[in-house]
Amino acid sequence: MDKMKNENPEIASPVRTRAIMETYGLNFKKSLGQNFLTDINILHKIVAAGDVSENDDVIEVGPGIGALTEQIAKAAHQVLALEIDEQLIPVLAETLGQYDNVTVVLQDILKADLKELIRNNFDGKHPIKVVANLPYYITSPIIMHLLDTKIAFSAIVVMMQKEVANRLSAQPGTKDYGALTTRVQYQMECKTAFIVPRTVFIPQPNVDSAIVVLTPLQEKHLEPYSEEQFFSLVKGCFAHRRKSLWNNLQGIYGKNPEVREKIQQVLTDLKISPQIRAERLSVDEFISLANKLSEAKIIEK
Ligand SMILES: C[S@@+](CC[C@H](N)C(=O)[O-])C[C@H]1O[C@@H](n2cnc3c(N)ncnc32)[C@H](O)[C@@H]1O
Repeated sequence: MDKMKNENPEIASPVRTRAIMETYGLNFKKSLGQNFLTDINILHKIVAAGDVSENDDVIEVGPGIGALTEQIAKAAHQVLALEIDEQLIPVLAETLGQYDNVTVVLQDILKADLKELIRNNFDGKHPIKVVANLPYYITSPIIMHLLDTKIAFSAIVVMMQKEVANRLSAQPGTKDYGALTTRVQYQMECKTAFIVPRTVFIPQPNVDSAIVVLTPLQEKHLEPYSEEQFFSLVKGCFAHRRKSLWNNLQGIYGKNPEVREKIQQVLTDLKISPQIRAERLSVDEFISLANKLSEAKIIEK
């Protein structure tokens, strides 16, 4: 039975969002980050920010009741939407029933084998993009999960809390630049496209949001000998943000005089002052530092 026949065909509006939830007897689940977008103009802007066209296959994380999915479906070739909340599956079957290019799967994104899902749902002939209004409580883990797959996404267009967006797109030497920035910018170019006010969501969150667009690197970075060691060096160097690089390095590698001397030599060779803070180092400088520390056998190759 079509419970929502004769309604506004666009899912996104405050009235329709409430009506859909009421019809199905559902509450917005705070624990799953369910803040649904209700502004059609913002949805159009998200799809435009991703330059989504009929040439693209798109993965959406967390379709909710399908407001963003609908706009992606109108623009893209195929859409695969992963939703963790099983109560939303019958809702999506109805709200998106008219779009034959959409597949919804009940799936926790953090446990998803994306390569397998892509093989089973896409034809392999179209570039793949990720477009999503992310659940705030797991924004960073989701981005890490996407990057860890090493799938060559042609764009990742994601909405997140404005403060996290600032960290992702920060430049070296700024207060927002940190381990997360370095980790993400190591793999992708990162730009904040636009800010989204909290007023366009139901229920309204306590923070404003921003759309971040990640695209493949224009220029490749240096290659770390070991990604794991590079990431853990970065993490260690930002462990105490207000301390100098030198102090943080001692925190990681200890105060053994021989080791200290070797680290000092590595920093001199790289023309990096030990007194600066880690936030001044570019991604390539961190990679050089990790590689030199490895050559000096401070970290294992
Ligand atoms: C911020 S809402 C976005 C809903 C919809 N896309 C919109 O823009 O209105 C986040 C969605 O992600 C879903 N979600 C939360 N955790 C998830 C996970 N681990 N895997 C997949 N979906 C998840 C929530 O149930 C919710 O539908």
